[in-house]
Amino acid sequence: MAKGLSVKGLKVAYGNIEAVHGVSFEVNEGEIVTLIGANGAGKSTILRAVSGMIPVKEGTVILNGTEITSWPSHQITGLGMAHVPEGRGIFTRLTVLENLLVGAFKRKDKKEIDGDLDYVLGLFPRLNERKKQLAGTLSGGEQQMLAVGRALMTGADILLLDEPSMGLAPVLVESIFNICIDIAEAGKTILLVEQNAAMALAIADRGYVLETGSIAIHGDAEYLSKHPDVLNAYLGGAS
Ligand SMILES: Nc1ncnc2c1ncn2[C@@H]1O[C@H](COP(=O)(O)OP(=O)(O)OP(=O)(O)O)[C@@H](O)[C@H]1O
Repeated sequence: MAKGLSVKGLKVAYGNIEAVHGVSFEVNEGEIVTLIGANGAGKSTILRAVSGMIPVKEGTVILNGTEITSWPSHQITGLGMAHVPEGRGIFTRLTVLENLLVGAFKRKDKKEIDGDLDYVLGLFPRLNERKKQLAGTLSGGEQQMLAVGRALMTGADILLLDEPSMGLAPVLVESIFNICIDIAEAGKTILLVEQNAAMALAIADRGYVLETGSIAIHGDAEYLSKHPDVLNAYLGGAS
């Protein structure tokens, strides 16, 4: 059974308006793959449809060899994929620790949960220092770390990250991307949606460029970062 995520001919519509027009891509085990594109290109829509938050109009989604097209989100979580949506979606009135444990609520093996909790708190020392703090009082960057930490606590081996750098100061953007590298080195697979194309391509193995609901260019991150259209449209024309 091939591990990873395989999406074929994905179409997604909001009412009568189709936002994603037959998109295909693969995320192989252990890879960081990035989906880049301008505002409104359909990046978040793809993640939402893949993770069962919104219906798929056409196409297939295969996770670790199982077809999960249009499965509800809660069933997909059990198969090892977690989505960290834009806007983070943390529980503001729960503490940091409680938020992390909510991520693990479906799991039964206490030893494994404790092991992952140690791993997450080691990955994010800021969260470790603030375990008892209410999540709503964390800074934006800390909330983003908490959202990623909670996804890891589900035990997922594939993470869908929607603009983890959004709204963060440059120093925190760098640290969140470094954490993505650490997570991938620990054997996880990451599908990273980003507007910050330069940073995303710097850490990704491969990427797909989305333009108004279709994939315009794809390839190795190095190829994309030198592609003239990518340079002009997403990397400020710099070489
Ligand atoms: N709930 C919704 N109802 C109707 N249309 C929507 C909805 N969500 C998104 N859209 C539309 O679908 C298209 C794709 O939006 P999407 O949020 O997926 O883009 P994106 O690439 O993630 O953009 P951004 O980088 O700005 O987050 C846009 O035209 C958007 O207006």
